[in-house]
Amino acid sequence: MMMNEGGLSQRANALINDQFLEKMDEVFFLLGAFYIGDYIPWLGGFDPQGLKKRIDDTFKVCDALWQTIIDDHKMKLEAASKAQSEGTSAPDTFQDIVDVLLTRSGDSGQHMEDTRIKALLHDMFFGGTEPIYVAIEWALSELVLNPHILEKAQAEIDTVVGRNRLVEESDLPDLPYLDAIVKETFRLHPPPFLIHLSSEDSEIQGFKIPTKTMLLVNVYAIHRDPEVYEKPSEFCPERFMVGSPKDVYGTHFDLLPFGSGRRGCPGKSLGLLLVVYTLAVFIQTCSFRLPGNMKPEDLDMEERYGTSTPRRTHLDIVLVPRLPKGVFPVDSQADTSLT
Ligand code: HEM
Repeated sequence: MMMNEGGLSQRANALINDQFLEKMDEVFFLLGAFYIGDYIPWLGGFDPQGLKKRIDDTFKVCDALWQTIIDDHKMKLEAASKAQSEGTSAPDTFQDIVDVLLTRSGDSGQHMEDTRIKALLHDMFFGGTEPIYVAIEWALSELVLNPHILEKAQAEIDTVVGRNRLVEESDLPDLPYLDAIVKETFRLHPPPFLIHLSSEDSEIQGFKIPTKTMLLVNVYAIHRDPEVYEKPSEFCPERFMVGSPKDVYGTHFDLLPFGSGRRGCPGKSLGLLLVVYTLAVFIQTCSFRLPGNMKPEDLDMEERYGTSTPRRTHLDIVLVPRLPKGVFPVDSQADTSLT
């Protein structure tokens, strides 16, 4: 079995390149698509929009990829165990998450079934990729439109980190303005809805909610409520620098990019760290500008509707390196276009 550097076999790579990448956008579209059966249940059975077929087709592609990854890991584990018992190789101490899920047994003493591992891979992959790049792309868009905010963030990083080394994870707690930029990005461009099912009959502010009612929490509207946020459509990180610091984990139900409480995002710490750190590196190492003669008002800031709100069109900006040669591991000091 031939593996590439990322540990994927040729079979898995072929699946990704030939089918999976194409289906990724489809997954996010389908997760947030308007489905008529939610409103007129008897129509759902006829699938008039053809959504069920699209879900089935997409599911087959994802399922085939997850199964291939699991099978590859099983083959690798078997080969390693055989080589060890024959004394032809030392034990391989590196284990990725699939190795761990395949080899560890739970409290019941049983190994996890493939179906459950596939469900976990699916959740982690789709939950843990799109919202991160969406947040970073929106933050860069807001910064390119607001150069005074970018300059202030660069001044903060220059003061705390300097220009002779790259920003590190341990610097992040000392960068409150960067933290405010990320909060403001999540406020204006959050996953628009939290979708939950009521587990028992309840009543909220006079509204009776029967068991198993699907509830949509309109995060988008909460984040733009003028009673909570002054001038809510303006990108203004300063609003998070005054008064008591707002928490990004929805503790007070006014900033909810990761939901809140028990059913909130389980990957929130990792997700937040990846967004803040990636942005810190961009801000420290580059200035950004719009390509050619493009004016700020020409930049498309429309959103695409779904379970998250990505940009309608990908961002196209020019990155201008700003650190001395050799600090950032890229040789060229020429402007670089990022799309
Ligand atoms: C910027 C990054 C991220 C954002 C904005 C985000 C946002 C969210 C939101 C809003 C929810 C729904 C919460 C609710 O309904 O109350 C959610 C659920 C979830 N997220 Fe994240 N997420 C991010 C990163 C991640 C990462 C890195 C992972 C995994 C590695 C992850 C895995 C999941 C999973 C598995 C769920 C479903 C949880 C459940 O149904 O109980 N997310 N996320």
